[in-house]
Amino acid sequence: MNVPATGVETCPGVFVTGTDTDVGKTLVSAILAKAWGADYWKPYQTGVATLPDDTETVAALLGPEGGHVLHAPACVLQAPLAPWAAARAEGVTIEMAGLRPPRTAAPLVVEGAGGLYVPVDDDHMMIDLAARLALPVVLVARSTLGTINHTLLSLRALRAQALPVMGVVMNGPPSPGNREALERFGQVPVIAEIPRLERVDAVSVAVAAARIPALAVLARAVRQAG
Ligand SMILES: Nc1ncnc2c1ncn2[C@@H]1O[C@H](COP(=O)(O)OP(=O)(O)OP(=O)(O)O)[C@@H](O)[C@H]1O
Ligand SMILES: C[C@H](N)[C@H](N)CCCCCC(=O)O
Ligand SMILES: [Mg+2]
Repeated sequence: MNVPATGVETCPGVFVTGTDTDVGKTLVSAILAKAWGADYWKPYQTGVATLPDDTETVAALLGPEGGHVLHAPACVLQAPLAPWAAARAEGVTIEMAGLRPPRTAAPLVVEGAGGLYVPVDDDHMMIDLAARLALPVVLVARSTLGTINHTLLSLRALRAQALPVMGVVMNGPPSPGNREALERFGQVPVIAEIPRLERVDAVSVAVAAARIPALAVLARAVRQAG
């Protein structure tokens, strides 16, 4: 583990965020973990009363091979809300200041909840978690109409805090025009495009992980990051 300027021990890996909730962060996290032989951690999991738990989903998408470790969330909340709101609904308090990443032998894929400005506790949002962990950020964006505005706003927020951005993953039907706009106006590489998958399962995740050449190129950078 390294101790970056934030004073929080961290480890090699990436922080996966998105332009929104439901944008494909969990699927992309599974693909990245598969491509990089990485572990997975979702520190703040909300919505378990009604929605699938992301850690269980990733476990199923990675399958039994590969030796990936799925680290338990620091905080699991029932309501399908931002962590700050879900915690309040349960009468519990979250304090991001006490959060410590798990010790890992492999690189770690950390998945946020919702997008960057989702409140976690009274004083912190998801973007503050990215800063605290000091991991390069992978931003998952929809490929379709509307993504330019959401993605450029998210990139601006990251850059305003001088957070390192590894790149954008576009999720959904390929859109060369949107890709060009994101790369040009966001000054960011699109590191992967994930098409609409007919089935989201361990086979399609393994195929996607093997088919994206940029992910193999980034594997070394991921092991050194953090
Ligand atoms: N490329 C795709 N092809 C088919 N289905 C997809 C694709 N991307 C995402 N989905 C489906 O869309 C839903 C939302 O995706 P996902 O759970 O990855 O979003 P998320 O950003 O992780 O949401 P949250 O903010 O709740 O963590 C899931 O049912 C997932 O299987
Ligand atoms: C429950 C859901 N699937 C996510 N994990 C939490 C999303 C919080 C989004 C809050 C918001 O941006 O309005
Ligand atoms: Mg998710």
